[in-house]
Amino acid sequence: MASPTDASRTTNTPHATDTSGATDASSATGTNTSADGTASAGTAAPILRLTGVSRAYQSGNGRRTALKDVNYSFEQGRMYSVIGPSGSGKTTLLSLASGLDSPTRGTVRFRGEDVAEIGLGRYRNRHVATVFQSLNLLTYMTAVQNITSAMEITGVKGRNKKRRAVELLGLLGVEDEDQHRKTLELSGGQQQRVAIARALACEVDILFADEPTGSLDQDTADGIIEVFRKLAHDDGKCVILVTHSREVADASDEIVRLKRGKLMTL
Ligand SMILES: Nc1ncnc2c1ncn2[C@@H]1O[C@H](COP(=O)(O)OP(=O)(O)OP(=O)(O)O)[C@@H](O)[C@H]1O
Repeated sequence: MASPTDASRTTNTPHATDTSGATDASSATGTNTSADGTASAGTAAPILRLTGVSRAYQSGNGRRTALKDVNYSFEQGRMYSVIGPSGSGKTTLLSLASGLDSPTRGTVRFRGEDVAEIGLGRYRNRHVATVFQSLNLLTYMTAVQNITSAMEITGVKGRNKKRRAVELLGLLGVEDEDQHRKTLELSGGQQQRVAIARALACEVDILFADEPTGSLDQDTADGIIEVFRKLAHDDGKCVILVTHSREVADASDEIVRLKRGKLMTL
């Protein structure tokens, strides 16, 4: 089992041998470089590709580079963990990949199309779901309402949205009575589970989560990681998590390691 500290891209499971496990210095060409440095052609077209992605912020009189020239390809059917020390750029990478922010340089492509061309709002609404540290729940609505309204916004088909919301909340261990309480009244851990259920309900192609197990007890955290793994392996989604948890990293198919804004290579 790979350790979170091994390399920028570390393949973790037998799945990793199915496709190109790789440090993606050459992702612009569609070729991945494996953790041992050998290049190999990927068997699947990436659903998401970052090419030369940098993000700098104005800081006082100068500029601080949070992410520097990152190249990486993410595929469907796989679960990724983005790891690295505090301040290494993990949340920045997630924000750029999920269309919450734009890179200062470089491109983010979804199925080959620049998300700037798709439009960040459209990309976010149609193709990705996010569970970030600020959960962005509508606190005056119940847990169920938060989920059904998100399903409406993302255009999920089917009439029984409420039943699906209840099913997902149950799966994530939110008790019946809590499902119908305003999320303002729920604990931090319960709110986190509602946010995850909302993301799952939206039936998008890519799911991003920043520290999804952060405020959960071990059993609930294990259950949620299992849900994410199934989403990737059974439903073919691309799941990208930021985590400080070794367990979460070990449960993923690939580990993306950042240090001071750069992708780490061997
Ligand atoms: N809006 C901003 N303005 C200025 N600097 C920022 C901004 N957002 C992030 N940074 C800086 O960019 C760097 C990377 O931040 P980021 O939040 O991506 O790190 P992280 O790896 O997610 O950290 P943590 O594990 O502590 O959440 C940090 O030095 C941070 O101070």
